[in-house]
Amino acid sequence: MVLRVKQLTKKYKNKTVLKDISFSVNAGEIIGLVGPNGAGKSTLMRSILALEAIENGTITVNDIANNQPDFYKYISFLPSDNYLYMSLTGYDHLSFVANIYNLEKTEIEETIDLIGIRSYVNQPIKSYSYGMRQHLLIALSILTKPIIILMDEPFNGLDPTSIIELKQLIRTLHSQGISIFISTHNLDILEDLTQTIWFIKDGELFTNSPVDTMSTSYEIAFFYQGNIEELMKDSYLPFKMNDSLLMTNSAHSIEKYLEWLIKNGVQIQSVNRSKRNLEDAYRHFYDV
Ligand SMILES: Nc1ncnc2c1ncn2[C@@H]1O[C@H](COP(=O)(O)OP(=O)(O)OP(=O)(O)O)[C@@H](O)[C@H]1O
Repeated sequence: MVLRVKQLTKKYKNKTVLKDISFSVNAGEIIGLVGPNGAGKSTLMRSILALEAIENGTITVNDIANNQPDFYKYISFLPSDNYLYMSLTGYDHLSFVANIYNLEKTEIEETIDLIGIRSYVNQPIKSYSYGMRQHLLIALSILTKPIIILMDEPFNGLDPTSIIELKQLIRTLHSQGISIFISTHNLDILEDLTQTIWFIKDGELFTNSPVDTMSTSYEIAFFYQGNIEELMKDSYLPFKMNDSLLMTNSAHSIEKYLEWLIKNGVQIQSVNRSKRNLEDAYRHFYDV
C-alpha cells in the first residue's frame, strides 16, 4: 500500500466538498480521477498534501502521516498552476529543490536525462514553451525519488506533441514502479494511460466505477463477403455493429470472438479496445 486515505472530510464553510472518502493506491498503479468542474478533484489532491485544512481524516504514504516531513519525500505533486520563476533557469529550480532535500549533483543530472530536458535546462523559464515547463515541473517532482506522484490536470494547455511526450513520460515513470494519481478532463488520454478510473460526484469517490467493465470491450475491423450479422448470431456471442465495426461485449473474452470469426473465414484487419466506453460511462454516471 503506497497511499492510504481514511475517512477524509473537507468543508468550505457550510459546503461539504469531500464526504468521508477512503481509498488506497497500490505500488505501480496509474489511477485516473474524473469528475466535472467543481467536483472536488483539486481539493482532494490538496487535502492529501495538507495544503488544505480538513475536518476529518488520516492520510499516509508508506505509513507516514502527512504532518511528518518524511511524507513529502515519498509523494510529490504536479499542480495545475505553474509556480516557476521566470528569470531563473530550469537548473536553478532543480538545485533549489536538491538543496532542500540534501541531494547530490548526480541526482540532478540523472533526472535531467530521464526527463530529457538537457538541451534547455540552462535557459531561463521565460524562454520555455508550456510543454517544456511541464517537463521541468515533472523533473522537479521526481527529483526526490517519490513513490507516488499526484498530477492535477497535467495535460491542460499542451499541444499534441507535448501530450504525446507527457504520456510517454508517465509510462516511463510507471515502468520504474512509481504510482501515479492523475486528474484530467481528457477522457481519451486517460483511457490510453490506464484502466483504473475513479469518478468523483457530490463529494463522494467511486472507486468501483461503472468503467470497470470497459477494458474488455473491443472494436474489430474486418473484411467478410457474407453477412456478418447472420454469422455472429450463430456464434451466440453478444455483439453490436458500429460504423461497420464489430463491437464485442465485455462479458466475453476477445479470443472467443476472434476464434469464431477466423474459423469462418473472416479476415481481421484490426482489433482495438473501444474508446467510447469511458465517455459512455461518464455520460451515464453524470447523466450528461
Ligand atoms: N478556497 C475555496 N473556498 C471556497 N470554496 C472552494 C475553494 N476551493 C474550491 N472550492 C469549492 O470546492 C468545490 C470543489 O472544487 P475543486 O477545485 O476541488 O473542483 P475540481 O473538481 O478540481 O474542479 P475543476 O475541474 O474545475 O478544476 C467547488 O464547489 C469549489 O467552488
